[in-house]
Amino acid sequence: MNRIELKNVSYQYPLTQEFALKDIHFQFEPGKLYGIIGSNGAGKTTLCNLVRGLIPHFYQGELTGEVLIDGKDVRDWESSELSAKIGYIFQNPFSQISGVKETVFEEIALGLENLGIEKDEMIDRIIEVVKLLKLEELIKKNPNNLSGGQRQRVAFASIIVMNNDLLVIDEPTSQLDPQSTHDVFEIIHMLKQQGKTILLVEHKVDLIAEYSDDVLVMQKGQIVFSGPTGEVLSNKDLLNKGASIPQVALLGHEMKEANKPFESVPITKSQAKEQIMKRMGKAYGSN
Ligand SMILES: Nc1ncnc2c1ncn2[C@@H]1O[C@H](COP(=O)(O)OP(=O)(O)OP(=O)(O)O)[C@@H](O)[C@H]1O
Repeated sequence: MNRIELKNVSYQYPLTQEFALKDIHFQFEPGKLYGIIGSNGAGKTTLCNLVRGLIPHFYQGELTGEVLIDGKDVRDWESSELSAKIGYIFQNPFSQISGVKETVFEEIALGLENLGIEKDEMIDRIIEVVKLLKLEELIKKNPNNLSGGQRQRVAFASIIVMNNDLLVIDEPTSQLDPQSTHDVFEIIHMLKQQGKTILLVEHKVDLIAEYSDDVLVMQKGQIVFSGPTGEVLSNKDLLNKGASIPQVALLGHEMKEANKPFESVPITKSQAKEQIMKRMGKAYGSN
């Protein structure tokens, strides 16, 4: 099911005065991709830690309110159950790799081995994921010798092979070049097509505009905006909340101020292109 409900949730890390999360009320629906944005220190990773159960199972501190995962309070789940249920991809592909396996194949097998999956099934699942992520050329390589982009693809493979329905992905491209970033987003898109529920923290707002269903904007531990991606990312007020909006949305607002508005403020290049083509079509008398 993978429904996550946060009711009046506040949290303070141990020995801190400030709330890392404050009065959070939100419901994550199954099968959707949620983009989570906001300035540094806004509470995005803390929200991920909460949904993954690291708060309160690993981090102590003061947690109030209710965190319900599939209707059951996070405090009542065993942390091992949660880590088997929820896949997590780190910001840093270098810390995601175990460092103890000598080939990419063994690295991808690690989680399945820990679950005691039978060898034949394990091999079938690994082959499937290797094909899916086009990792054939890397399979015999040592994971410690891969580039950042290759490591991040292997990290995704290690998670995808576990077949979790809920994935928490925290800034997966912050250390990657543009091509590797594109590859990672194609993988995320594919996971969304498979019906996974995905929470994705990402500073690159153009990519969030392209791929997310809904967006949450965080500031000082609170969710200050949330809703469908088009609605949230076309809102200029985000700029006053330490978040950014896509360049093309800024252009949309500038056009409005110049009395040459788009039909609606675009948030992606393709939306802007469509509207410009339509307008040019009218200007030149075609459809
Ligand atoms: N382990 C910790 N112990 C104490 N305070 C922490 C801890 N981790 C985070 N914080 C504090 O909690 C607040 C929220 O931090 P968090 O890492 O969730 O923000 P973020 O939005 O993910 O930031 P960034 O974009 O920089 O990753 C910050 O004030 C931060 O200093």
